[in-house]
Amino acid sequence: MIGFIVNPASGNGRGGRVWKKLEPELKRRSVPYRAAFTECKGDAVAKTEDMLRRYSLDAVVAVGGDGTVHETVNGMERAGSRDRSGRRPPFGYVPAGSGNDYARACGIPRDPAEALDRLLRELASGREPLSADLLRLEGDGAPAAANSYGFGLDAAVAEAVNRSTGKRLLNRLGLGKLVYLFALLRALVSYRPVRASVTVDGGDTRRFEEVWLIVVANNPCFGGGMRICPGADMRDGRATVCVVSGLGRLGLLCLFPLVFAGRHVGLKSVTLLEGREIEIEAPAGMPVQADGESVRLAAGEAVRTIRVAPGAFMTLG
Ligand SMILES: Nc1ncnc2c1ncn2[C@@H]1O[C@H](COP(=O)(O)OP(=O)(O)OP(=O)(O)O)[C@@H](O)[C@H]1O
Repeated sequence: MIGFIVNPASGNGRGGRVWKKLEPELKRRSVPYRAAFTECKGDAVAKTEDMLRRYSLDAVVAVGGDGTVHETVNGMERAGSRDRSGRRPPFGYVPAGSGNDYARACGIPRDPAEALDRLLRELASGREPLSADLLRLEGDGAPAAANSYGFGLDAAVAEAVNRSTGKRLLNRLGLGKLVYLFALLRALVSYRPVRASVTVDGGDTRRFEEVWLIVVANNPCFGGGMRICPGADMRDGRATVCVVSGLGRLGLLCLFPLVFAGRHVGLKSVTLLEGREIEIEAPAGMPVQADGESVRLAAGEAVRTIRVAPGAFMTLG
C-alpha cells in the first residue's frame, strides 16, 4: 500500500487539482493506497507520522511543494523512518507546488501523471530504492532539511511570506508569487548584512564581512530554481555551503539573475565550501529557513551546527 500526503493548498491549489487526476489513475491501476490531506502548516509532519504508525507501507508519497516535502520527510524522521511492520518505506514525490526544487534535483517530471507512472514503475521493478542524505540542524526541535538551510536574506524573505496577511487572498487570485516578490523587494531594502564565520569539518574558520546569506545545501536549487549550490548532491554524504558576502545592495541585485543559471560561481563575493559538519557563527537574531519554511530557534544561539546524516532516508527517483 502507498501512503499519500496531499497538500491541497500547495501551488495555489494545484495540489488539490493534481490529486483529482492521481486518484482515478490509482483506482484504474488497482493500486492500494491511503491518502491524508493537510489542513495547515505542520500538518504533513503529524499525518506522515500517523500514517507510518498505522500502516505497512510500500512508499510514502508527498503531493505538494517543497514545504510538503520538508514536512513529510520530517514526519518520516519522527517515526524513525519505519512503518508499522518495522520496514523503511521509501519517500516518493509528485510535484504540485510553485517551486519544486526537490523534484528538480531528482529529475522527477513536473507532469503529475508522468511522475506517478515513474514512481509506480520503480516500485514494481523491485529495485532497491536509493538512499539520500538529510541535513540536521543541531538544537531543540529544529527540523531536518531535505533541500537546504538558509541563514540571512533568504530566510528573512521566508519569514515575511509566512507572516504576510495578504498571502491567502493573493493565492486565491492566483498571484501567490507576488507575495514573494514584495517580501524580496522589502528585504533587499531593509535587510542589514552581518559579520559571520563558517567552519567546515573542524578545519580553519573562514570569516566574512557583510554577509547577505549563507546556504547549506543538499540539492543544487533553492527558492524555486535558483542554482545557488550547483554541485550539491543529496547522495554524496556532503553538504555544499554558499556564502554571499562583501558586496553592497546594488552588487547583490546584479548577482541575482546570475544565480538562476549558477553563473554566480567564481565571483569574488561568492564562496563555496563543502563538508559533513558545518558550524556557522552569526548574530543570534539571524533568520533561518529550512526548505523554504521559516524556522524559529531558541533565542541567544549564536553558533549553529549542521550535520549531514548520510543515507538518512530512502527515496524513489
Ligand atoms: N490545507 C492547507 N491550507 C493552507 N496551507 C496549508 C495547508 N496544508 C499545508 N499548508 C501549508 O502550505 C504551505 C506551502 O506548501 P508547499 O511548500 O508544499 O507549497 P508551495 O509553497 O506552493 O510550493 P513550493 O514550496 O515548492 O514553492 C506550507 O507551509 C504548508 O504547511
